[in-house]
Amino acid sequence: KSDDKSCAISPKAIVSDACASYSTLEHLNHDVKPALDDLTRTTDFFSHYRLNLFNKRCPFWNDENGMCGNIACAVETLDNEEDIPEVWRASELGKLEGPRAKHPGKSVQRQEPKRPLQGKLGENVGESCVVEYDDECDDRDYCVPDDESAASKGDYVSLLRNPERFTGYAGDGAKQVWDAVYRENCFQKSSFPQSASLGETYSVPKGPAAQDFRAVMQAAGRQQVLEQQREQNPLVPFVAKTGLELEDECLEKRVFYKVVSGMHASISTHLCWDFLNQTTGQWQPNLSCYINRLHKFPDRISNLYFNYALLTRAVAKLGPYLSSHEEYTFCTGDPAQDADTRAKVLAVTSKAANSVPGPVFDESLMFKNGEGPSLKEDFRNRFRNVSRLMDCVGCDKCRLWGKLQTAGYGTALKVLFEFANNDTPAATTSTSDEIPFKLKRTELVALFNTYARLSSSLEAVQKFRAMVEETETESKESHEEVEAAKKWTHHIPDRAKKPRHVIVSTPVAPDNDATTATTAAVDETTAAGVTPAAKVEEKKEQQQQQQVQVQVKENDDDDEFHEFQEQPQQQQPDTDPKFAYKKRTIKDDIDSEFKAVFAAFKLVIKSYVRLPGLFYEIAITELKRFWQFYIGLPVMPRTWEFRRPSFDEL
Ligand SMILES: Cc1cc2nc3c(=O)[nH]c(=O)nc-3n(C[C@H](O)[C@H](O)[C@H](O)COP(=O)(O)OP(=O)(O)OC[C@H]3O[C@@H](n4cnc5c(N)ncnc54)[C@H](O)[C@@H]3O)c2cc1C
Repeated sequence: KSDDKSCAISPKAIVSDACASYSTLEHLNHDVKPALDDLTRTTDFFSHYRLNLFNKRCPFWNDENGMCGNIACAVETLDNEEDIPEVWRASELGKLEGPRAKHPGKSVQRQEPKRPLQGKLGENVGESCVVEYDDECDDRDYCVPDDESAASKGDYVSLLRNPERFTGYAGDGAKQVWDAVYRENCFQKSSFPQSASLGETYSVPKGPAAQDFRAVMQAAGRQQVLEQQREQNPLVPFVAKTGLELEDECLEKRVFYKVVSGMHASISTHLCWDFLNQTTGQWQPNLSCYINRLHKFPDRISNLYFNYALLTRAVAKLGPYLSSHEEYTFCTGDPAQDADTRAKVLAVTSKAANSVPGPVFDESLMFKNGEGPSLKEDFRNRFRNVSRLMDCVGCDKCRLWGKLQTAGYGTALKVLFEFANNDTPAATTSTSDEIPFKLKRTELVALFNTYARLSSSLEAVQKFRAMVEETETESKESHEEVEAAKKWTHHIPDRAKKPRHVIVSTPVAPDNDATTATTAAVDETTAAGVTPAAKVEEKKEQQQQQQVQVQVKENDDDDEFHEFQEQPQQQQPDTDPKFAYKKRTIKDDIDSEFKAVFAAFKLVIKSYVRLPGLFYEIAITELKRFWQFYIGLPVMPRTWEFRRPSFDEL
């Protein structure tokens, strides 16, 4: 369980394993985002993606139960999908929208070289920017080529028409995929010989579960220590460690985990930000979704920022390669679009490279030990498995973005770890051999769109954080108001504690003059041992009490209760300064006592009569609140509370 303090992100803290602070990355994002949005939203090249979405089977298990049509994965927010309009059901929300075009076969390519897709994506789409013929891949790839096993080369889809957002895909199907993704993080210990020499003994072999449990406990311990340190010094970075780290963790393993957890965090951010309220049919941010999936887990947010740093570095590194006409052509059949796309790409790469001084991620620290190549291979194979797992996602739209993003991270890792770390086009050769540096169109589209996803996640997280702060301030204020109201409600006016029968030493003549009345009042309070100043304070308090009581929306019974409390005092001439001259008789006492008993009797009877209605109202309110909580809406505050009357006042 994380408390409020663990939710705080210290802007100056360095994002773990990156080389920049949260605020630096936010600043950078502020600079890059407009150019990135422009690139991914206004160019045909970057707004269409080719992938094999429908002809691949999940290679790891029978995924029939994970499909969106299945009730277990479709329904997260409602017991019965029949209760919501068809267009808002998970099965519908997960479907792809907009035009689709099949990859053209060889004969169509020959017959229609200028319009290989024959206008299927829309008349205005520059097909020479979208179609890609070269789809071979090499063993430096971190993700599987999309036509690895299938005969079909896939479909072209519009990313703009299929935004990543809430689809309702959840349940066992989704959980199984995420579990399998995180299981890929169990690297062989032999992959990390340098880690093994850190002093860890392996005489007792431990199963993965035991290791994970130990890791979680240790991470929790470290987290606690850092939290304590942060209380003294807010600049101590908040923990970006994960629950699955082993004691002998190494940078590479941490990076692997961060990449998948950061991708998961980004998906969660988008589905919470672009959330469908299935009661009203409105798309809107869902704050409690964000709080429960991200805000309570700063490590997930940290991993999101880490991914942003990693992709920024990869995109910045690509600038020289993409600026060169010899190296890369975006739209083969359309020089004007080609130039426009290149200009927009370079706007992004140059901002990513120059918006902040120094690199935000240092890839040169990775895969440097003696076992480098085998470690890298293990890393690459595991990442390929993550990318294969995306075929097990049982919702088309989620699968589209899952595949695109794993391909995007795969491309980033390839750019960072497979190509020379030298920012000149001439250096665009592989580090390990002399194979020329070449990126496929799908890789580039995936990379820049994944970067754009992270960019909008960062922005959404900032907005969500501001919303959390606002609600925290509001709830703090309303808590203070309620506390104040309670204080005033339970505060018994001194008048009730004071003797009822004020002994007035000198009878004062009846006079309606205010001054005389005030004098009498002063006399009364003095006689009761209360100073005039205290009396004024008391009056003020009573006024404030009345105001606060109005604010906390007291119900009729309360009013009656106060009426009951105040009646005898108002009507007792001996406590009213105007009647202070009058001597009380036994009859006065009997009258006032009788009135008090009668008022109490009336209150009790009325309360009994109102009881069923009151229970009904409370039940309705609670049902409403539960419903709001269940479907993920902000829960309205309670309008009722238990309050014991102050019997002293009776
Ligand atoms: C590849 C993929 C893409 C998806 N795309 C979409 C989409 O576009 N729209 C949509 O509405 N739904 C999408 N989903 C479903 C969505 O991610 C959730 O699985 C679903 O909303 C159910 O959420 P949950 O609260 O059960 O937890 P999940 O998000 O399913 O998480 C499962 C478990 O993983 C752990 N976990 C959660 N987040 C992190 C993290 N960042 N780092 C480490 N551990 C974490 C937690 O222990 C959690 O209980 C997608 C699922 C997958 C597998």
